[in-house]
Amino acid sequence: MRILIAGRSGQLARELADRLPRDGHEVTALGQPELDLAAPDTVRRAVEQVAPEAIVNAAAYTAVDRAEDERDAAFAVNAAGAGALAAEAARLGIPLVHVSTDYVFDGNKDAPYTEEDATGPTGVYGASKLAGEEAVLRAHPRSVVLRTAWVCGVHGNNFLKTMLRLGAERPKLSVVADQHGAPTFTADIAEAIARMLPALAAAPAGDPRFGLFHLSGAPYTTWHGFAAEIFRQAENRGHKVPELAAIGTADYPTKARRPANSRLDCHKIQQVHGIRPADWRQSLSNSLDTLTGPPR
Ligand SMILES: NC(=O)C1=CN([C@@H]2O[C@H](COP(=O)(O)OP(=O)(O)OC[C@H]3O[C@@H](n4cnc5c(N)ncnc54)[C@H](OP(=O)(O)O)[C@@H]3O)[C@@H](O)[C@H]2O)C=CC1
Ligand SMILES: Cc1cn([C@H]2C[C@H](O)[C@@H](COP(=O)(O)OP(=O)(O)O[C@H]3O[C@@H](C)C(=O)[C@@H](O)[C@H]3O)O2)c(=O)[nH]c1=O
Ligand SMILES: [Mg+2]
Repeated sequence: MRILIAGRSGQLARELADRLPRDGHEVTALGQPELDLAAPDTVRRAVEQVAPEAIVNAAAYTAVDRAEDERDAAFAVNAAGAGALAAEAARLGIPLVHVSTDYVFDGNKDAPYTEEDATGPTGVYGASKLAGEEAVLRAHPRSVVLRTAWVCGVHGNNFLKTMLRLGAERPKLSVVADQHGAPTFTADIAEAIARMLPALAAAPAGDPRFGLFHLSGAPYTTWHGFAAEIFRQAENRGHKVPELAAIGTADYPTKARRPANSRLDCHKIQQVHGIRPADWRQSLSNSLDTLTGPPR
């Protein structure tokens, strides 16, 4: 298939551009200025030029704290931009996979979130992504909205790379231990999307394979638990690692409030698409092999 990826430099966009051609797809990844989600005319022109058979939206405004001060910019990209892309996919009659986030939830539930659960974003980023989900599903019935969480990989910026950098600079790090969720590696998201796309291309509107799906890694942990595993594996690879302290959210003040519970229930995607959550500890190991070399 000819596939258009919205987003070029981002961590998931780059992973998709690596992964999808391996299934024989012809892939075009476009970002600003050729495809600027905040400028709908560029979206239409880019889609017309590429004439794709499927679209994956891996572009977003992802600066969670900055979004608190840049509400309009976040909504232009994450809500209106996502909706504009979905409208183009609808016009061409091609499937769209749109990526969303755990931050659409308030985090007050004491169990993993299912696709049926009420949303309630606590910050502007989450609110803009929720508006994007709604815009996409309204504009185009042949869409998948794939909610994921705590995305990491070898490309771009993410928590894994921040930990490796800060861990090399400082003797001690403090990381929150009261926000629960699961890291999701871009390789595993790209694998899931690669698996879905051919089925989506063949499925009519109304097919259960379209709609809202949750996909994260497994098992659930906390940011502190994730950091501890990062440093355990980094130490096995001969790296100097910092002392790691567990702190509470109150001890790590940020402009935007993060959900205490980011755990996504991933049963639906397993039932409908046959996609299982990947063990993020293995995916972390694979990423570290690339970033820092194999274990000694
Ligand atoms: N990062 C995370 O932890 C999580 C991310 N997600 C979602 O996953 C998806 C992929 O995120 P991720 O790869 O981490 O994001 P990144 O922050 O790594 O990359 C974002 C991408 O979006 C592009 N972008 C930003 N603004 C525009 C615009 N106006 N027009 C076109 N492209 C634009 C950026 O391009 P440029 O570099 O040119 O600005 C970049 O390529 C997003 O939908 C995000 O909301 C979901 C859960 C967790
Ligand atoms: C760097 C650092 C972060 N933290 C905390 C802050 C935060 O609660 C958590 C993770 O830090 P981050 O800066 O990666 O957080 P954040 O940018 O909010 O990550 C989010 O990004 C968006 C795009 C999403 O969609 C979410 O799924 C999620 O991945 O760890 C520490 O406790 N200590 C530290 O030294
Ligand atoms: Mg961040």
